[in-house]
Amino acid sequence: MTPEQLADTAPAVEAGTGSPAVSLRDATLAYGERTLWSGLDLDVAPGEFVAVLGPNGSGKTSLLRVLLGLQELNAGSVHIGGGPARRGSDRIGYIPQQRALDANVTVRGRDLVGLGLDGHRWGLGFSGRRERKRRVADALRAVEATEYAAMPVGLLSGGEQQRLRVAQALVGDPSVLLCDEPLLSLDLAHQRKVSRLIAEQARRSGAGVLFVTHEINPVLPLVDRVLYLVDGRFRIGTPDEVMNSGTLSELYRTDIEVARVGGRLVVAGAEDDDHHVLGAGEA
Ligand SMILES: Nc1ncnc2c1ncn2[C@@H]1O[C@H](COP(=O)(O)OP(=O)(O)OP(=O)(O)O)[C@@H](O)[C@H]1O
Repeated sequence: MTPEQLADTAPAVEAGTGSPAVSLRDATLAYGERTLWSGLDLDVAPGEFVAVLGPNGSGKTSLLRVLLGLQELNAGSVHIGGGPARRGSDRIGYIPQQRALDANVTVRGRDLVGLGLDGHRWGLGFSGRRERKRRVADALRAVEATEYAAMPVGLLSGGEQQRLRVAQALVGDPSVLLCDEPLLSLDLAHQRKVSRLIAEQARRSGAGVLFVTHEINPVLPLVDRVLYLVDGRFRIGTPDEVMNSGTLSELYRTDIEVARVGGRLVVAGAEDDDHHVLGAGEA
């Protein structure tokens, strides 16, 4: 690891207490000449909630793509749910970065959520079908989407579609949850609800959570650790260890002020006005 990398490499799982939900060792990802990050060591313990922060283009989505088996590392290793990262694993729940579904998409919300269930596990018999139906209904209820579950998803609002994506990711009871800006286009009440549902999945089922976000405040009370990526450098630690003026100034290589105002974090100085960690009045 180079001195530039400021990672705390202490494993999140104590020896003998089970394997991490996610494990990266000395991981490097580069596109051509551009290295997004290198020497990344990260263990996410079962039940742990890790927020992934960083400016545009710092490689947050690319990290999730590596964990989904969609992108190869240039060096190092990745394990997820105890095995190598591979496409289509049914142990991973994934909430992709939001793109509005086309108005012509006619699949119903209920069926979209059902796609999150592994057909083989429940079988095709009557009891399997009943169990599937029950699980989908529970997931729809959890995100308050029952009311519009029979509508073609293309006709739903951005926030309504997003709640269905959350239900789809949670319905299969995953052991790892990869969330890419899951709170985008949700109103404040649903931001809270969805954040809590994701944290509950971590606590109840022992799912390891990686939660990419530009705004830490809605999830600050739920977060165990933060991975902060800036321009190839990174820092991993508790919110207090990472979200302070000294650490962020070091990461951004410029003066950053971090203040706590009424339980919220206010960050000033990075990326001018459009800094991704927003001010006190936002979110
Ligand atoms: N397949 C690819 N080939 C080449 N460059 C890529 C590829 N995928 C992503 N990149 C580049 O890598 C950088 C990191 O992209 P990534 O989407 O991981 O960033 P991010 O941190 O999620 O950004 P944002 O906050 O804007 O969503 C970007 O500059 C992007 O253009």
